[in-house]
Amino acid sequence: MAGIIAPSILSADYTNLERDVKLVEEAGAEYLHIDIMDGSFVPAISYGPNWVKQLRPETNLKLDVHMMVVNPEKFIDQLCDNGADIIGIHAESTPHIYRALQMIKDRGVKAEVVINPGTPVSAITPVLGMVDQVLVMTVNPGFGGQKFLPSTVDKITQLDTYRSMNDLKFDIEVDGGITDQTIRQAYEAGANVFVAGSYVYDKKDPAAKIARLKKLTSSAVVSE
Ligand SMILES: O=C(CO)[C@@H](O)[C@H](O)COP(=O)(O)O
Ligand SMILES: [Fe+2]
Repeated sequence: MAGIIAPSILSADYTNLERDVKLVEEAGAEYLHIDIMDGSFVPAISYGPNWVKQLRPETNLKLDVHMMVVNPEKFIDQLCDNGADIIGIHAESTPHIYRALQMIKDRGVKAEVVINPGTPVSAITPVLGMVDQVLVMTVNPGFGGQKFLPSTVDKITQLDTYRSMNDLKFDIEVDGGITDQTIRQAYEAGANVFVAGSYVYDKKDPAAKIARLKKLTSSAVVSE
């Protein structure tokens, strides 16, 4: 099965958001990645939970919300009410990651734990048995258009090994610098959900870019 592609609207044209969302939906993406940034946990400010509410009726894509905020617990109920399908919380953003993930699960929404490039897998092993998805940041969070950090690939391998040794089922998502040049490294290490912002939305033909990422994450491709 080909990888799940999650275009990040951080790089979309906000004045034509409905068009940019429909475009990736028709091109075969499964998730829509929504980066919520507060200017404190990360340097930039993007948009808030209301964007999830506004986007919900506009698309059938699963809304994959990446929280880059301090005190993420404050927004969990609102995000669930607004129609988020997956909520990702950074392990570095709260002293109570277990509680935050449990709050999400209690609302029947998929819970994801996220780690920065500088955070080891060992920091999240205590919660790996309870999550639906793990997000390995392949850049330092805060901006689109950065370069993929190859040093993060080893963490995908570690998670893949931990998952099979413990008979767990969580998905492994990667986010940051994903292009046709970098996606195979993450795929081969065990990732199956791929966020792509600038590669999909910059320049032209987002649909062709999604088709290319899909092809590169299909086991049929042996070399590229
Ligand atoms: O979470 C983030 C950035 O912090 C991302 O989701 C970006 O939106 C990815 O953008 P590209 O690196 O693909 O341009
Ligand atoms: Fe993200």
